[in-house]
Amino acid sequence: MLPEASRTFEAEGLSDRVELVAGDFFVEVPPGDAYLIKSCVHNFGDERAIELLRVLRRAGAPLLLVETMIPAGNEPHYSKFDDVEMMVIAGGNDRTEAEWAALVTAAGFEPGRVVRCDERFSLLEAF
Ligand SMILES: C[S@@+](CC[C@H](N)C(=O)[O-])C[C@H]1O[C@@H](n2cnc3c(N)ncnc32)[C@H](O)[C@@H]1O
Repeated sequence: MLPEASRTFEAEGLSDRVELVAGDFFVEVPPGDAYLIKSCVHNFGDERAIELLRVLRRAGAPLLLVETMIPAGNEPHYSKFDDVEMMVIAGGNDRTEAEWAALVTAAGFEPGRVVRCDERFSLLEAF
C-alpha cells in the first residue's frame, strides 16, 4: 500500500508535505494533531468499527470521519447502493448521521458537527 501511496503523492507534487507511515488501525495509529479517516469504517460492522474507533480515541486527538451518510426517506442516494455493496463485499455497512454519531459515541468520542462535502460524502467531527 505504501509504494502506491508514495507514487500518488509524487504524481501530485505533494511528497515533501507528507510522511507516509505503515500500520494497522486496529492496533495503533501514529501520533497526530487530528485524524482524518475516509471510507474505511464503513467496511466494518458495528463491533469491529467501534474497536477501530477506540484505537483512534486512545490516540487522544480530534477525529474527522468522512463517510457516506444515508439520508432519511426513500429517495435514491449513492449511500443506499454503497450500503448494500459494503454488506456484500466486506460485511460492513453505511449509516445514517444518527447511527454514525452513536458509533463514535460508543467508542468514547463526543460527536460534533456534520458537514456535507458533496453529493456522496459528509464529514463528522468527533472530539
Ligand atoms: C475503501 S478503502 C478507502 C481508501 C481511501 N481512504 C479512500 O477513501 O479512497 C479502505 C482502506 O482501508 C485500509 N485498511 C483496511 N484495513 C486496515 C487496517 N487494519 N489498518 C490500516 N488500514 C487498513 C485499506 O488498505 C484501504 O486503503
